[in-house]
Amino acid sequence: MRLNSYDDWSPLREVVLGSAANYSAHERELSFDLFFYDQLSDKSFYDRMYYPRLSTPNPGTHGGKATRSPIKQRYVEELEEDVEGMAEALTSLGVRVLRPLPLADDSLRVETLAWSAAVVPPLNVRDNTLVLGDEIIETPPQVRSRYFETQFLTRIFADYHREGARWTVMPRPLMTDNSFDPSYAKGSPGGPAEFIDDPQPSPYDVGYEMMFDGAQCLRLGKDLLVNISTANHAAACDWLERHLDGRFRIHRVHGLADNHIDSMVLALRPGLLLVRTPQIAEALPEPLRKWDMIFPPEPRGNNFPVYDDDDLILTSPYIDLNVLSIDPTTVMVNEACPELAQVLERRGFTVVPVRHRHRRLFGGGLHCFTLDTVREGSAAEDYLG
Ligand SMILES: NC(=[NH2+])NCCC[C@H](N)C(=O)O
Repeated sequence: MRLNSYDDWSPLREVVLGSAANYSAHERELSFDLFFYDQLSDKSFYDRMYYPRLSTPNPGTHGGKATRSPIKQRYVEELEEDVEGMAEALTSLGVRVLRPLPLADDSLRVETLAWSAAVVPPLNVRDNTLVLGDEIIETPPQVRSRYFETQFLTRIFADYHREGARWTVMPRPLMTDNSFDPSYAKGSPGGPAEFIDDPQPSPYDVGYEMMFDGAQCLRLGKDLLVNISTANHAAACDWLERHLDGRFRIHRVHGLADNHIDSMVLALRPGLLLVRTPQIAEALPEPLRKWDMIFPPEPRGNNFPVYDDDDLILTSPYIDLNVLSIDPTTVMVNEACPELAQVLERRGFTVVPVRHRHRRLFGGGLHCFTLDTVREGSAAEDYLG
C-alpha cells in the first residue's frame, strides 16, 4: 500500500514493528547519559519509591570514554518473545506487520569523524523516523549508538518510495561532545549533572547541532505538536518547520518532556487525548486543552518486574500509557496494566491486551516499538480549527 499516515488513531493497515534481536547491552557515554538524564539521575520520586536506583555516577563517561552496561540474557529472550507476541496480535487484527533488518552482530560499532559507539538494534522504531502523510522523514539522532539505526529500515522505506512516498533524511549531526546543549540536564531539579560534566574538545566541534527524534511529535492531521527541551531540538524544529511550510502546522511546546512526547500525551481520536497528569494537560497548547482527556491511573509498583541495581532503568513508570491505537475505538494496551485497560473500556474502547514485560529496560512501550506507515483514510485534516 502507499504510505499514508497523518495521525495516531485512523484504522491501522501497515506498521513497522521493531526488532529486539541481539540487544545485549547499552553503551553509556555522553550522548546516552544526556538523553536518559531524567532516568539516570536520582530525581524521580516514583523511581526512588519503587525501584533500586543507579545512584553512582558512571565513571566511564568522563573523559569521553564509554562503558558497557550488559542486559541479562533472560530479559533479552523475554523481550524477543513479547515482541513476537505483538507481531501476532497485530497480524490477527488484520494489520500488515513489517520488520526492520535485524542487528546481525552485537559487537558491531559505528564510527564517524568524531567518535565511535556500539550499535543497538532497531527496536524503538518510533524514535528516529517521522511519518507525515506521504513522507518518511528520518530524524537526526541524539544517541550515538543509534546513529545509523534507520538503515535497518531501508528496505521498507525504499519499497514505500517505489510506491510514491517522499523520503527525506534530515541533516546529520557531527555529534561531538560540544554539539549537545546540556541545559536540560544541568537545569533540572536533581542538581548539577555531574556525570555529564566533562565534554571533550574535538577538532570537529561546530556548536550546537540539530538533534531531534520523530517521537517528540504528536501527529494530529495537519497539526503537529512538537516537544522542545534543548537548543538541539529547537534547531531541528526550525528545519522541520521550513521543510513542511504550507503542508503542516507546528505547535511547539517547551519542556513538556525530556525528549519524547508519547509517555506524556497521545491522541486516541479527534477530540480525545490520553494525558499523563492534569499538570501536563495545562502545559498543552490552547486548542488541545479543549479536548476531552483521559488520565491513566497512577502506575503501581506491582505493574513492573523487580530489577537489580545493575539493571539500567530507562523509562519512567508512566511508560504504559504509551499505547498503540488500532482504530478510533480499539487500543492495544500492555496486559501488565489492567487498571489502564479498565479505564479505557469504561470509556467505550475495545482493549487488545499484549504482553510487554521489560519496557523499562529497553526504553519503550507499544507506541515506541511501532511506526505506523498506513492508516486508512487519514489526511491532513484541521482538527484544531
Ligand atoms: N518513543 C519512545 N521511545 N518513548 C519513550 C518515552 C519514555 C519516557 N522518556 C518515559 O520515561 O516515560
